[in-house]
Amino acid sequence: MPALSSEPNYRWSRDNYSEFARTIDIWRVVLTFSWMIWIDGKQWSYIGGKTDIKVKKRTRQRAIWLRESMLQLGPTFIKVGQLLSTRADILPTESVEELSKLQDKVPAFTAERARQIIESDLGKSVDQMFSHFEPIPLAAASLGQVHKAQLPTGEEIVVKVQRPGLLKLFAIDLGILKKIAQYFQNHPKHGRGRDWVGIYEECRKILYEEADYLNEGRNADAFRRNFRNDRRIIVPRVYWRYASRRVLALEYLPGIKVSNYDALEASGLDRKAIARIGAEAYMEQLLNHGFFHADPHPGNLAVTGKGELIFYDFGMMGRIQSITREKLLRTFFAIAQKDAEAVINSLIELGALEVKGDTGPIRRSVQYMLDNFMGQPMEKRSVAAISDDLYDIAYDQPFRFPATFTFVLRAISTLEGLGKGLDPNFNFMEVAQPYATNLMQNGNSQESGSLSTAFFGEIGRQAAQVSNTAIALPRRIDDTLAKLDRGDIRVRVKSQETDRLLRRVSNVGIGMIYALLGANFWICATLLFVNGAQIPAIMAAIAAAIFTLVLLRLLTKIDRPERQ
Ligand SMILES: Nc1ncnc2c1ncn2[C@@H]1O[C@H](COP(=O)(O)OP(=O)(O)OP(=O)(O)O)[C@@H](O)[C@H]1O
Repeated sequence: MPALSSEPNYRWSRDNYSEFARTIDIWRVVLTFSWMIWIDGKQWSYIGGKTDIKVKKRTRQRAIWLRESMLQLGPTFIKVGQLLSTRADILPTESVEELSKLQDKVPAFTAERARQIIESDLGKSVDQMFSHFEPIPLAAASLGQVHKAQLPTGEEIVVKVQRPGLLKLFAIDLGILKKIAQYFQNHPKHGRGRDWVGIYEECRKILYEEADYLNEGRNADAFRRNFRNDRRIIVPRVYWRYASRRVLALEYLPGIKVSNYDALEASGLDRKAIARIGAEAYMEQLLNHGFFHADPHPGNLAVTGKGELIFYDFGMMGRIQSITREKLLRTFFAIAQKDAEAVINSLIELGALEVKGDTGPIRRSVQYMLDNFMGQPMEKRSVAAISDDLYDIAYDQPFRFPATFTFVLRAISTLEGLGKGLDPNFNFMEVAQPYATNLMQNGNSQESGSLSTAFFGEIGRQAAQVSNTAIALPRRIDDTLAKLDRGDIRVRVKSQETDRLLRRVSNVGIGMIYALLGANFWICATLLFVNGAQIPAIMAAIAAAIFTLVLLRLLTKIDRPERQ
C-alpha cells in the first residue's frame, strides 16, 4: 500500500485512546449493525412494500457502512474484515464484495517512531546498522510499513517495521471480539448452525501469526527454498541479523506491479506469459509444495525487467498436507462424475466440510448444483464461478468451510482475477489441468509419485464402478459397513407390536390419573352438598363428570383393536 500523505486522525491511532472508549466504539458499531439487520427484516420498514430489488439495495448500503466502520476501527478490524471477505459461506454476497474492497488505507507513522522501534528491538542505533535509512516509507499498511535502507556493504534492503502499539491494540480488540463472537453464538437467529467462536479463534490465530515478523521471515525462507530451482520466481532474501518480532530486513527487489499494465507493456513484457507463470507457480505451491501464498493481491506481486515474478509479503501462508492433495483429486473426480454423495464424502474427508446433523439437505443441494450449474466442462469454468456455486450451496446451511479451504479458493480466485487483467482470455482451469496431469505423471518428487499412483488408482476404481454395477455392489456393501463402523448410519427399528403395547401402557397410566381425579371430585361434591354448599358442590360434580367421561372414552380406546 502506498503511504498516505494526508493523515486522517483515526481515534485508534491517538495516544490517549482508552480501553473503555475503544469498547464503546466497537460495541456501538456491532449494535448499530444488529439493529440495521433487525430493521431490514421487517416488512414495514420498506416504504411502498418489500421487493427483492429494495432488499438488495439495502443490503449493499449496509455492507458499505460495515466496510467504512471497519476501516474507522483500524488495523484489527481491517484484517478481520479482509479475512471475513473470504467467507462467502457465512456472509451475504454484498458484504463479501464490499469487505474484499477493504484496503489498508491507514496513515503512516513517523520515521522517528520507526527508528525507535528498530533500535529498541535490535539494540543498536539505525545509523550504526545502516548507511542510509529512507524516512519516507515505500508503503504503509495496517500492520506495519516498509522503509528502504542500505547496508554499509552497499546492499540495498527494505526494513518492515510494525505499527507502534499494535499488539496492545490486538489484545484489547480481540478481547472484545471474543465477546461479540459469543454474543452472536448465543443469538437465537444468528447463532444457529454457525460457529462464530470457531471463526473468531481462526482470525485470532492468523492475526497473531501475521504480527510476528520472525514467522514471516521463516515463511519467506521456506518459500524461497521451494522455488530455488525455478528461475521464473524471485523471493527476497531475509537478513536475519536485522530481524525481530517487529522488524524484518529483506533484500530490496524492485519490480513493476502486475496490475500496472502500461508499465509492463512499455518494458516489452509479455502479459500472457506473466499470467501463465503466476498460475503455474500456484499449481506448484498447491500440488507440490503444500505451502502457498494466501494473499496474492496485485500489491504482493511484481515483475522484473526480465519477466520474472517477484512475491512479497509472507505474513499469511497456507499449508496443505500431501494426503489432502490426494483427497482433493478425489473431490475433482466426484464433481466430474456428478456424484453428490461422493462430493460430500470427499469434502468431509478433506476437512473442507463440517456437517452438523443430517447430510440429506446438503446432498440434495449439491446434486442440484452438479446437475444445473456444472453444465459447462470443468476446464471452461472459472475458479471464481465454481467457488461462487459452492458458497451459494453453503450459505445459510448448517455447515461451514474451514479456513484452509476458503484460503485456497480465495488465493486462486484472486490470481484468476489478476490473470484475466493481464490476459482477457486467461482461464486458470485451462492452465491448471494439463499442468496438474503433467506434474502427477512426470513429477520428480516422491510425493507427486504417490499422487500419480493415487490418480491412476482412482481412475481404475471409478472405471470398475461405472462399467459393472455387479462388481460395484460389494464396494457399496463395503462402504455401508464402513459407515456403520464409523457410526455414520443410524438404524431405526420399527416394531408395531411393541409400539401398540407401549401406547396401551401409557393410556392405562393416564386413565389411572383421570380415575383418581374423578373420584376426588365426586367425594368433594358429596361433602359440599351434605354441608349445604350447593353451588360449589355442583361445580365439583361437573368437574367429576368431565373426568369420568374422559376416562370412559380412554377405556374404550384401550380395548379397541388397532388398525394395521
Ligand atoms: N523486498 C522488497 N523489495 C522491494 N519492495 C518491497 C519489498 N518488500 C515489500 N516491498 C514493497 O512494499 C509493499 C508492502 O509490502 P508488504 O506487502 O510486505 O507489507 P505489508 O505491511 O504486509 O502490506 P499488506 O498487508 O498491504 O500486504 C509491497 O507492495 C512492495 O511494493
